[in-house]
Amino acid sequence: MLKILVADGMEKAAVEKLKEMEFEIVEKHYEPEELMKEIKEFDILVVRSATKVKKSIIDAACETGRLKLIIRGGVGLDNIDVDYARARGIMVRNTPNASSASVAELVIGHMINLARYIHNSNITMRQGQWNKKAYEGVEICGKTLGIIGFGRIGRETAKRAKALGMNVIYTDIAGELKEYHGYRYMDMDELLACADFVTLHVPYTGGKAVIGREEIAKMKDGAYLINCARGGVVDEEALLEALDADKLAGAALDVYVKEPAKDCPLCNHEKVSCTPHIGASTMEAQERIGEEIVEIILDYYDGRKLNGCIESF
Ligand SMILES: NC(=O)c1ccc[n+]([C@@H]2O[C@H](COP(=O)([O-])OP(=O)(O)OC[C@H]3O[C@@H](n4cnc5c(N)ncnc54)[C@H](O)[C@@H]3O)[C@@H](O)[C@H]2O)c1
Ligand SMILES: O=C(O)CC[C@@H](O)C(=O)O
Repeated sequence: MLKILVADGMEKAAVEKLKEMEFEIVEKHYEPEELMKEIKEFDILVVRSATKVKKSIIDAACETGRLKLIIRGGVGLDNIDVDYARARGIMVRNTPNASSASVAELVIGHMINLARYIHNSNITMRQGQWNKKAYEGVEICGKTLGIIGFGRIGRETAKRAKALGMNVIYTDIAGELKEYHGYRYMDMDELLACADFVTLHVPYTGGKAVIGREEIAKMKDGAYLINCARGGVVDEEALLEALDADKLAGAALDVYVKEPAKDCPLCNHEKVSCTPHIGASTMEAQERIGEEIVEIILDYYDGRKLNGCIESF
């Protein structure tokens, strides 16, 4: 019987379905040291973002050779050493399509929050204040949204922003996408100079942040920056400086270099609308992720070829 470790939680119906099929499921989060010991007994590992599947974990799994499949319930694979796993004969899969709409909706929510001081109003009204005059905002209709990374989530965000009357421009390392004529392609510098709101939808691949000091300097004075992609794609120190210096009017963050982000200066900044990495945390997205995970496991169980393919990277 296949033994599956669900390390960071999974939607209940999906767990039940697998149990009914008589897979042995262990739902437990292990800290790295413990995981190195426990992983040897499992055939499949299912994670979200909390468990880091680095070289040491993969090496430990290879001592028994039982682990054959790692599934990331979600998109970003930055918490898994994918190349190393594959080199050691372990397949890695993710669920790339399940959460695009949820993340895009969160981006729109953050954008309206920033434009209308909703995040500040929530805090100050609970403190008994009535800051009507201070909270004169801006409309997002007619403003320009610059999207960096025009993949699944970037395009879902574009559709929603367009429906709200925004002008949408985008940039992507893959260049101009031929099938997206409704939106204007620009190079990064042009986009930064034109956009009132800039949102990032790129993977984190290590190295230099996509938005650092230099890039912020190229942005419009009083623009807003939104990061619902990964902490490392924005230089947090540079962002804090830009907010303090009034270069940027505000920022929205769902992701952080260090998570969980507690007592971080950015989260405590009055110009920041923040959420605790909840881009994919909707009932619908989690249901779809659960369904995709079950399908991947059944494909594996049926012995169909997975060829280690990663659909987004
Ligand atoms: N907040 C959340 O909960 C949450 C949920 C899902 C995904 N994400 C993050 O969002 C990222 C994007 O997801 P997706 O499904 O849209 O991925 P995707 O692969 O469909 O799209 C990413 C796009 O970014 C482009 N790109 C890569 N590096 C770039 C760069 N430096 N500059 C410009 N373009 C670049 C790629 O060419 C691609 O078109 C994921 O990698 C993940 O880290 C976050
Ligand atoms: O696992 C999560 O909750 C976040 C997932 C998200 O960041 C992703 O990359 O899919």
